[in-house]
Amino acid sequence: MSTYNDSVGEVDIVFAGGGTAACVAAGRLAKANPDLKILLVEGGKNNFNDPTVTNPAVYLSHLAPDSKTALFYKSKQSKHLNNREAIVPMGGILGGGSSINFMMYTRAQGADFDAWNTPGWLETYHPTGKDIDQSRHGHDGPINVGDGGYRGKSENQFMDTVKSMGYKDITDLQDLDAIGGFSRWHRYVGPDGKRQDAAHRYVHPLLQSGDYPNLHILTETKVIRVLFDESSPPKAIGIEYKPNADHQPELALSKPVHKTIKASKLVVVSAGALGSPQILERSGVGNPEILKKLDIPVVSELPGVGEEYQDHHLLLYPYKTNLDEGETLDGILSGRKDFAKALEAKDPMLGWNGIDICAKLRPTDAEINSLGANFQEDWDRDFKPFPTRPLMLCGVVNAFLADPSLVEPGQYMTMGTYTAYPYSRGSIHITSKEDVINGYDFDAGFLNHPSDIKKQLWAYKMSREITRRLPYYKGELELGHPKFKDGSAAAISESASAVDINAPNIEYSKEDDEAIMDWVRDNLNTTWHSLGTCAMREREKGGVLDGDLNVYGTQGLKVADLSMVPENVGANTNNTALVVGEKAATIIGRELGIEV
Ligand SMILES: Cc1cc2nc3c(=O)[nH]c(=O)nc-3n(C[C@H](O)[C@H](O)[C@H](O)COP(=O)(O)OP(=O)(O)OC[C@H]3O[C@@H](n4cnc5c(N)ncnc54)[C@H](O)[C@@H]3O)c2cc1C
Repeated sequence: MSTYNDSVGEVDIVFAGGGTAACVAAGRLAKANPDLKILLVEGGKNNFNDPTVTNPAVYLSHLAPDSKTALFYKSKQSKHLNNREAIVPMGGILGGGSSINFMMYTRAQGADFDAWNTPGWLETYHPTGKDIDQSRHGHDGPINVGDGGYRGKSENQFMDTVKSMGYKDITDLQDLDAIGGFSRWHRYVGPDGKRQDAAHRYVHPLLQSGDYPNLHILTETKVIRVLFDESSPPKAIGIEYKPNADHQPELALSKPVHKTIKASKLVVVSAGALGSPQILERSGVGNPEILKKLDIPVVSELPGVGEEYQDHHLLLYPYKTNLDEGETLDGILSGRKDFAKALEAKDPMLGWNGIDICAKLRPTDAEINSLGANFQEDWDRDFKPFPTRPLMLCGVVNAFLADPSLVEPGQYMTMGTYTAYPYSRGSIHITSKEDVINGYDFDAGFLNHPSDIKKQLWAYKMSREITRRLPYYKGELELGHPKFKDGSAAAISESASAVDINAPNIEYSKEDDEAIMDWVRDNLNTTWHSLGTCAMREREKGGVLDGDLNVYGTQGLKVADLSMVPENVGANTNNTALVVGEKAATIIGRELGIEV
């Protein structure tokens, strides 16, 4: 039994949202105790054996404008983005972000978990050792991290170049401490070249085996709210839900039916950092001012719900290369290489995401100084005392990452630079108590702190210096770079070849810096790393959750996803979501007397 229907009746635990963290926690708990009846309710479709999910090379298809596997959260216009409205996509399918993401394996720094400052969330993450130390990584969990059997050869040339420039060649950048250099990037791809999403690794094996009739999924269904009883404090007793109109329009058109499911032990809200605060608010948990406007009775007064939204801020700079066709993903992304035929031929390239190099970087003292007194003050307070905190992360993608019709057929690369710990903050709040698709007001907050744009200024110059030294560099794509004034020494070279390793760096005038920052405002976007909107923190400091992920002022209600993150992590976030799922399973297991 897997798909929930009315005959299943009451369950023990219901997860509202079936993304990365939820699949981990639900799978772990269902396996640990087959008597525990668990239901995952997911807004999107089932991802089981979907070739666009399982084959890494076509990950970008999920971000197409008509995609039904991503949720596109629209932020309001912002002067910090030259009046643009940022769009923040998140997973909208079973497995959540882990089903559609770029599969890059990056761990938070050990110091990031220290900064959470919550007993029980620190000690697990402090292994010791040096170089590739086995004790720094788990080896027997369900998620494989590897190469999937395909890497581009250009990574060797890239690493040789950065080493010649003085950067560290770091064998294991994900050892919780490493920083200050580049590394060969591993991914959530198994030895068979298949994606390691949380649903395929934690949930489907149980459902397919037939041995776990206690685990149920209900997909294409939106959780509207959590239901409470009259206890004091109010106890969560289940959820109210309806068909997702984006997936089940015929039902929705014939007046959507609201239904309820009872949960006797626990409700876990796990709809992601932009979904969970909305469910809480529709349930009466949040800022009373917001709830009263919508006639929602207040269950627990928690003004922190939906606040402190954070992401990492990403810029993507495209370059021309003289790499051959097997060295970039452009063939597949442009359709020149037919996906169906490649699938039939079991082309090993389908197990590749085109991203072989990553970095965690800090500027030199002189570079920090050049970014101005205010930036220096922020650096001295928040980075200088924490030597393992990167200022920026960097990913090198062997492909042109936007609409392929914008460029000549060819082989491209893209330098991605993203902020590790942005100062900017945003928020998301509901504007309707029933509209589960568009009933929200979202401010991503991108660049609303002045130091965040300075980080991008440094990152552009740094990444450009590296790229123009790569042996396979063939010039810059003007459409993806700042618009420098005619005659500027920093002008874009559409057609060029690599400069000498020791060539002088490009000199930028004040006007050039302005052109870069204007470009950043015009183009900066999400890194798809939303978090922080229901933070695990003291209640009087705006916290929503205690250290066991309980929602303050309620009983039987937890949040388990990246909404809980109290301080950002200097890493791509899927790994932290897996950690949150594992930790949630341990906490719930302990409370129910189950060994997980
Ligand atoms: C395009 C993209 C690329 C990324 N690339 C990487 C990468 O390469 N490496 C990396 O480490 N991280 C990456 N990430 C980030 C990572 O995948 C996420 O941080 C992670 O998935 C977050 O996990 P979560 O459990 O907090 O929420 P999610 O995985 O987002 O899960 C939330 C789930 O809740 C569902 N939901 C929402 N509202 C409701 C509702 N009302 N009712 C029912 N269900 C609901 C959603 O459909 C979704 O499935 C990427 C993310 C995206 C979107």
